[in-house]
Amino acid sequence: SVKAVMICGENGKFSAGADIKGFSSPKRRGIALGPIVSLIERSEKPVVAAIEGVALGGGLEVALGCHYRIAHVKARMGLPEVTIGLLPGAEGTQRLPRLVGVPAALDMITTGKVLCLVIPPAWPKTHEFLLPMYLPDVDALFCNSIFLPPGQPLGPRRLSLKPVPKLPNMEAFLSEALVKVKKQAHGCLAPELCFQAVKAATEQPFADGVRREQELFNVLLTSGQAQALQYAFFAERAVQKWTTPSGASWKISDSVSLLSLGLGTMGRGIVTSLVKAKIPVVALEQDLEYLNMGRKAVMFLLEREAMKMEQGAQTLDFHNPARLQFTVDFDVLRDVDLVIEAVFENMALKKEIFHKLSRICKPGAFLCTNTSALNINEIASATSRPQQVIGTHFFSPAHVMKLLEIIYGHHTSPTTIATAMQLAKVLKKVGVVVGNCFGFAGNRMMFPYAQQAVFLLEEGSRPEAVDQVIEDFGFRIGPFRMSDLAGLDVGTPARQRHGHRYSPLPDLLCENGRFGQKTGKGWYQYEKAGGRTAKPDPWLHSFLSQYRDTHRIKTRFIDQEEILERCLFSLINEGFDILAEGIASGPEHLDVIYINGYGWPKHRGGPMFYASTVGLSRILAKLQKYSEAHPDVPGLQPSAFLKKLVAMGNPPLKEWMSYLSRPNNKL
Ligand SMILES: CCCCCCCC/C=C\C=C\CC(=O)SCCNC(=O)CCNC(=O)[C@H](O)C(C)(C)COP(=O)(O)OP(=O)(O)OC[C@H]1O[C@@H](n2cnc3c(N)ncnc32)[C@H](O)[C@@H]1OP(=O)(O)O
Repeated sequence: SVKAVMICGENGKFSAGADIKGFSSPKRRGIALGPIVSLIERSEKPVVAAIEGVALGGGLEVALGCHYRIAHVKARMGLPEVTIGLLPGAEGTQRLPRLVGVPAALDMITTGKVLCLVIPPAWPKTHEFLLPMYLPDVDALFCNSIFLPPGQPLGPRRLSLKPVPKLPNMEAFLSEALVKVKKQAHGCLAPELCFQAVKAATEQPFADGVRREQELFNVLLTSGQAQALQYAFFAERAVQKWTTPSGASWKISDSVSLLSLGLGTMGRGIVTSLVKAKIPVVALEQDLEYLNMGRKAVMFLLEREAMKMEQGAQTLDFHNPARLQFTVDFDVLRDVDLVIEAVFENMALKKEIFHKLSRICKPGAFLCTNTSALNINEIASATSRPQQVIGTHFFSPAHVMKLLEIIYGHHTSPTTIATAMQLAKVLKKVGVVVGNCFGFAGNRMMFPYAQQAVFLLEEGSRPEAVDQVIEDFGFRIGPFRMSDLAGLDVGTPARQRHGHRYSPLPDLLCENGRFGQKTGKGWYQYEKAGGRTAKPDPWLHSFLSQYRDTHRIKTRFIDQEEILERCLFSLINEGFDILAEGIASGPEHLDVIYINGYGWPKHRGGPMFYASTVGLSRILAKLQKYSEAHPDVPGLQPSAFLKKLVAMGNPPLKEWMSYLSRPNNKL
């Protein structure tokens, strides 16, 4: 008597797919979703997927097995398996190309992008996938009347029986697509295997394509990359839940007003991200000329952001003074709830400003400083409310980069920390709370890495060799290309002395007018000042040879292994010190910082996760070897905490913090 079956989700969501935690569970072994999807598709009774909220991964694959799909206008659909190191292994790589064509399917499956419905006015209301409707109206009656005209055979509704739509130039299209996929993957395996699975759909009958999909899925399921990406997925969510022992909280509501002080590069990005998050913001500058320059730049950024968004300009509403206001009048400070200061990295200037803020702002207002290294306690000491002062380290470009490093000082209150965490959340950033020290967590780990990169040049390597090794590892950009991009005159940590080995190379390059991309020359040469295409520079190579001769440094060949280990292991080593000092609450925090702020390849899980996969004993042995060869480089001397963990038998990462004798945070 059943006429039709409808599959829907609960609580406004169709399905987020498989339980990612369950992939490694022994209980899951042998359970496959593909045959169930096939079974649904073979049903003699029509099956309708009623999609609301999200339909992701295995959830969407179930929908693809149904004979009809209807979706709420606000539904979001995607096959994000690639982002957790997998491919859609429930026949999705074979059904989706049959439904939406190869180019669209490849794009969805190899990037994992989640699509919102875009309904072109000209599309017929009953088009596959794109039927806007109000879900509570979906009932048996609706299914019967809309989808099931009497006598309609189900055969044509079964995607597995459809051919993959042909392209006139399929072969050429696929080879171009593969080049693009590989270029964007930066060494991550899943996008390429996703590609191979979709390619199989274009070459083989459905059943053979499914077998190929399974083979490729099994390769990924057991890969270290999938484990790293799944670790990163949960680590990102866990660090954002970090709370102070008191569990304080604070809400940023629509009525809260924020002020951003300083409209340089960072201030412009910060204002843009506040407007994007629809938080009312006042942008304050010290003088009219800077204000006008800043306003122009912010408006340009916002116009660009709005163009990227559907109905962007109307939604952002940035011409509305209630949403965004520019001023040089410090009196506006009296009414704001939270200030983000983003002036130059200069302690005297910051202290002067914080003294002023403390005098003018209302007693409850929170004072945030955007700094990448300066001492939060010292800045707070210029105010009469150090408990409301906190560091908010944005990453450039601030309206794009996902990380917000949140730094508490001696006196910062739990409510202030909770407020900064809430700020990160409304800005759709990943907020990670760390303690106060020079460079905080992220930059402090970067110092030894950058230092090693320069020392390697002194000893015989070249910028392009070092960059290549780091980029092959999966970073988007190596240390020298990065230095040229940022400018050699911008805070290069390798120049600290403290009686230890020090390389003057970056300074010498600056003395030669080589500031990086902006001057068309740095560690590389560029086509022009401001150019972006880095080319190895013979001038630099002969400069390095002369430098080695002058300082009687014997040039030697440095292999890829040494380059990688000295750069990365010194960074990881610093991470262990940071954990031991209670600057970060756990290794996951450092990993999330590195993935979201420093371009660490996500498929390697972050530096501390990577260390756990390499093996702590190996890292220790290598650091011992390199520090014996370079006793004047403190960054290579193994951290006491690393030694302790090795002595304890190399425990798993989630147990590391239990081996610390002191509390793991300073609150
Ligand atoms: C009818 C379907 C049957 C499926 C049967 C499966 C049998 C196995 C066979 C097939 C295998 C299929 C492959 C897959 O499906 S792989 C999974 C693909 N899905 C995803 O990758 C989705 C990942 N999740 C997200 O993108 C987001 O979490 C989202 C669902 C969009 C929700 O975002 P948001 O609202 O911002 O909330 P959070 O991200 O903070 O998530 C809230 C909590 O939910 C946890 N979560 C989310 N998704 C999963 C998941 N797929 N598995 C396990 N846990 C998940 C997340 O960790 C948060 O948890 P907590 O609050 O504890 O931090």
